[in-house]
Amino acid sequence: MSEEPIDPDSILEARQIGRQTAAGQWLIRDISLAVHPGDRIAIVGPTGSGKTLFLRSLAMLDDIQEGELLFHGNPLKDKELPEFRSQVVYLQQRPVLIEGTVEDNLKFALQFQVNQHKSHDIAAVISLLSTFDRPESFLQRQSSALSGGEGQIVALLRALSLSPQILLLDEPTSGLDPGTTKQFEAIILKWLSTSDQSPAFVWITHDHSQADHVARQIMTFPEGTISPVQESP
Ligand SMILES: Nc1ncnc2c1ncn2[C@@H]1O[C@H](COP(=O)(O)OP(=O)(O)OP(=O)(O)O)[C@@H](O)[C@H]1O
Repeated sequence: MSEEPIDPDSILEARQIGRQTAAGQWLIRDISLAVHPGDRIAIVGPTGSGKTLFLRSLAMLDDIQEGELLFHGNPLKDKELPEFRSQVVYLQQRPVLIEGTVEDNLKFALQFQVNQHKSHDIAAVISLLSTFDRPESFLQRQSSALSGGEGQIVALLRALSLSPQILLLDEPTSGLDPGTTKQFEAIILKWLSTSDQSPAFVWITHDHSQADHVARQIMTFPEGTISPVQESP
């Protein structure tokens, strides 16, 4: 276990995380990150350097073989997992939408008990649609009729409808054209500036200019070193 003091201000703290194969080979090791309210962290690094493995560990989607994860300073108990999942939301590269309309998708997660107190936030999410240049009638479009880019944006809005404290993004714009990529970035930046709970994101990207544009800190793999983004003059 790490001898570093626990960061009392972090929402989520990964301490010396290690992941290995079934044969015992280390894929990532000794990677640490503390995510605080308002943090904007980009993860960059070569293909195969372990970025996704680490992000999935942060999301508690996979077991870790070394290290620990703390949520508000404490290890997570099994019974706290539903609350964790509503506060720390992972958006995968190609998310799956449910059958039905865009609005059905936006409301989908809110039906679960752990999220029921969040229902009022749907209005805020719908207002983000304007950033996407779509009229309100877009809410009635069938998910099966959406383009790949539209589907990705709906998946983002669905994630935001949970008002997460932390959004974990795994190369969310890798399949999008430049225009839709800009809209995706604008939605996230607007969400950060309009939310009253100081949310944070951790965003894997291969695009260094995107990292500089959206983030304030850059984590570079495979070492997992963290540096501030230089403010442009
Ligand atoms: N379950 C697993 N068993 C064995 N090896 C794995 C497993 N999962 C991932 N790997 C390997 O671990 C390495 C890191 O994978 P990871 O997907 O985290 O890379 P990445 O940095 O996200 O790459 P990319 O930028 O291409 O998405 C890769 O070599 C991958 O093949």
